[in-house]
Amino acid sequence: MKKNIYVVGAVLLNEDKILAAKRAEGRTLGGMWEFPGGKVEKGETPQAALKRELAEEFSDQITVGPQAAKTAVYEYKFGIIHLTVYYARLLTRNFKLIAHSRIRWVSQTELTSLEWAPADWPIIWELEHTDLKQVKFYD
Ligand SMILES: Nc1nc2c([nH]c(=O)n2[C@H]2C[C@H](O)[C@@H](COP(=O)(O)OP(=O)(O)OP(=O)(O)O)O2)c(=O)[nH]1
Repeated sequence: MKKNIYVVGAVLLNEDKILAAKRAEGRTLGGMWEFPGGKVEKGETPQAALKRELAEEFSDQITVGPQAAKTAVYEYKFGIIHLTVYYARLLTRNFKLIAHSRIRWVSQTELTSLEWAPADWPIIWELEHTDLKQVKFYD
């Protein structure tokens, strides 16, 4: 049986743009675009996991908002990924990349032109049709 892997990703917003991050070559799914984030650790809330991952990956602090799309489930050779993404805003902008080769702010219409990790596609299609102006942050 393949293992279930629970992953959180940040849909970072800057006005009407979304941040895409390119996984560094040599990593699992190297060269593909994703939402920054990673695996949820035991005993951690998704929000805490997201804040920890952004601090580790970018050296940045974020505010986490509501879930941005339905959880996507995708079976890779190495396991079954359950990917849940949350809207988030950057409180700092250090972008000290360690796990990514580059980042890009993309408009909703540009989203589908990137080569996203396979698990991300249902989320991308949902985000493409979401009114980002309606997204509310409560803290
Ligand atoms: N952060 C993130 N991970 C994603 C996305 N889409 C997707 O398939 N993944 C996969 C890639 C990884 O297998 C896993 C996230 O784990 P991780 O980012 O902590 O990866 P990692 O480098 O620790 O993984 P590994 O190389 O040790 O296997 O989820 C996404 O949009 N964001």
